Parts: sequence; C-alpha cells; structure tokens
Amino acid sequence: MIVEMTQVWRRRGRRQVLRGVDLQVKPGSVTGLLGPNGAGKSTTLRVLLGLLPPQSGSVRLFGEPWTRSSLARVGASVDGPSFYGHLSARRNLAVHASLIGVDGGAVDRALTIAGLTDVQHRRARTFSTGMRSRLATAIALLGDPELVILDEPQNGLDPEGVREIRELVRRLRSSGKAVLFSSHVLGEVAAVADDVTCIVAGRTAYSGSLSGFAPDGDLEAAYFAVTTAAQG
Ligand SMILES: Nc1ncnc2c1ncn2[C@@H]1O[C@H](COP(=O)(O)OP(=O)(O)OP(=O)(O)O)[C@@H](O)[C@H]1O
Repeated sequence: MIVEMTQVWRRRGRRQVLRGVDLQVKPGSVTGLLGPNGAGKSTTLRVLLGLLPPQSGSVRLFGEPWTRSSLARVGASVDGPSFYGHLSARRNLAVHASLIGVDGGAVDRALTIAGLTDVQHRRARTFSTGMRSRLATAIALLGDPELVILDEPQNGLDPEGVREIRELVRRLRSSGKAVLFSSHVLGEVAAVADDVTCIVAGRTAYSGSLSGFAPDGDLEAAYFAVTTAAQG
C-alpha cells in the first residue's frame, strides 16, 4: 500500500474532528476522498502530510510507518495555488526545482504532464483558475513523486478546467503515480477514481472500490445512502 491510515483521531481546537479515519491508497491507483463539508477530508490530508500529527491511530506511507523523509516521495497541492505572479510558469517551476534540488529536465516533465508547455512563458498572474490549479500540480510533480495529493482540485473551475484536471489525473495514473484527491464533484470522482473513501463526521463510512461503493454506477445515490446511514 502507498497509504494506510488506520483509526486516526485528531482534534482541531476543541473539536474532535477525526474520530476513526481509515484510508488506503494502492500503487498506481486513483482514490477519491468524499464527504460533506467539515467531515474532515482536509484534516485527513494534513495528517498524511505531517502538518498535523495524529493523536492516535497509525499512518503508514509506502509500506512503512510515517516519517518526514518519506514525504520526499509525495507531491501535494493542499493550500491552493501558491506561486510568483510576475514570473512565468517555467520560471516558477525553475525556482521550486532549485529549492528542492532537481534539474531542468524535471521542469520540462512537470510542464508536459500538467499540460502547460504551450503557456510556459506566460506570467502566472495572467493564468485562469484552471491553469493556476495545473501550475500548482506541476509544482507538486517536480520531485517525481510516487503519490500525488490534491485537495479539491476541481474547486472553482469551469467545465473546461474540470476536464483538464480529469485528463491530468488520468495522465498521472498512466505514468504510474498514485493519486489521492478530495472532491465534492461526484461526477468527476466517478470518472477517474478506482477507489473511494467517504468520511462522515470524522469517521470513515466507506473505503474500497468505486464499483463496491456504487455497484449500479449511481455515485450520487450511493453517496447519500452512505452519508445518511453514517449520520444515522
Ligand atoms: N484551523 C482550524 N482550527 C479549528 N478548527 C478547524 C480548523 N480547520 C478546520 N477546522 C474544523 O475542522 C472540521 C473539519 O474541517 P476539514 O477542513 O478537515 O473538513 P473538510 O471535509 O475538508 O471540509 P470541506 O469539504 O468544507 O473542505 C470543521 O468543523 C472545521 O471547522
């Protein structure tokens, strides 16, 4: 397993936000993280990235107990796009590449996989929301990570942007990477995910294959059935 979280608990302020999160990500697969607003999806991703230590439970990455050094094999975009608006996409990537010590070849590979080669010389501040989202993902890809984590990548995108993210996620999978992304866009989860984890009120209500979650292909009906039952 690339990710194996078992019975993770975590408070934020006085609230017990996570109260039993189980999450698995298999090699080379795409996992969609679902759940209502405030269910704990972002908190779960933050625990995985070591931004918030778990109070209890176990977090394993790449088959071993979590360590900070294992994050070298993870690329993440969890806090929205962050880059220098006055620099081109290419220069932004070059700055990040030198920070993490990878060569110019990594910049070209990240531009290609994020679908930004044609606009690489444009200043980032002129980018649409969709292009910004792909630039953030390109930055996450620089270190050639085995696991890519995206927090609500479709957020605020128009239909074309949503389609570009779908194609990007598929390219990531075809290049052998595992992808974990949170989303409220059920149609996109249905279109790209192999597996689904659904968190409701801080607990995992379902974790397994997409086809097991929605055997008849109706992800919306399955989502409401699982979230209603878990809120019980
Ligand atoms: N910095 C913080 N301090 C205190 N509480 C927080 C903080 N961040 C989030 N929370 C609370 O933790 C709970 C879970 O938030 P989280 O962002 O993990 O949920 P989410 O499933 O990602 O939600 P959404 O779908 O709205 O993004 C919410 O009740 C939220 O108010």
